[in-house]
Amino acid sequence: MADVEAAKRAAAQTAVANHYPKDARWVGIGSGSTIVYVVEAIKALGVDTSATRYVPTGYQSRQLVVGAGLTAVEFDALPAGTVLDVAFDGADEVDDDLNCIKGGGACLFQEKIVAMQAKEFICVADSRKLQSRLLTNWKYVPIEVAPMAAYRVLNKLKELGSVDPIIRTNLDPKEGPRKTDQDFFLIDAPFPIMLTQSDIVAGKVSGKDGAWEVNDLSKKIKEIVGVLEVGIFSGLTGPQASAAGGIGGQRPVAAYFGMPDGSVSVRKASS
Ligand SMILES: O=C(CO)[C@H](O)[C@H](O)COP(=O)(O)O
Repeated sequence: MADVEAAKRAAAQTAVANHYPKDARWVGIGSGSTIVYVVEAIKALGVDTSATRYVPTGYQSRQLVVGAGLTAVEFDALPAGTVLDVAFDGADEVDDDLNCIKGGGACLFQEKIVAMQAKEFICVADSRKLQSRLLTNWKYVPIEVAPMAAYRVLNKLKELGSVDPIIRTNLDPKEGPRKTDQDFFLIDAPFPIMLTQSDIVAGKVSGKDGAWEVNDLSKKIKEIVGVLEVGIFSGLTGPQASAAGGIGGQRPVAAYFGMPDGSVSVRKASS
């Protein structure tokens, strides 16, 4: 465990060194255990942060920012038209194309909206998260749903090919469903096969027999009435989205992984 923590810290330090603008004005801060090392690395830079505002992605994230002596500003308090310089966040799994699964820690909606408001979304993780395809080591897609629609969404997910999706409970199931920062529920939906774009090029059919291409699956789940957001971060990267006239994308431009040997492996989005 100590090695994993050291790996997360090394990845965070490299990511911050490479992507944190010294004159940053707006910075998105994700959720989870790895982001703690990102904030630590920002503080260690020793730059003047008095004019910088940090946009948290939930309760834990806000506590982290404030606890570090940084100034938090809520997403819905950002001045109109604000584009974040950069957003950092962890992930549960990252594939060859930098598509991510997120939401293992019950945060995904605010994480996605903050990532998509940033010029650059940077992912920081340890080597366990580094896979060629999603749903290799991490077994399910977290989905945030309106409580009253949870059973309807469960059934629709089964129709899409999810095997035994469940409503996530608290550690003690007697305490009932796990609530998100929006007071919504989470459904954890396993899917047997997550195809890559190269699988599609090779002729595999997305949407058949429980086999889904990442983007297709994300869109199909999002179409289910009752779903607030899906824990698949895919599609455009920030620079692609802004070139297309938007703000930012939900797929990171780069992902940093702390490796067991102490090195840091970087994957960058090719397109
Ligand atoms: O999406 C998230 C929270 O829902 C986290 O970014 C993800 O679960 C990674 O967490 P950690 O850094 O603790 O491994």
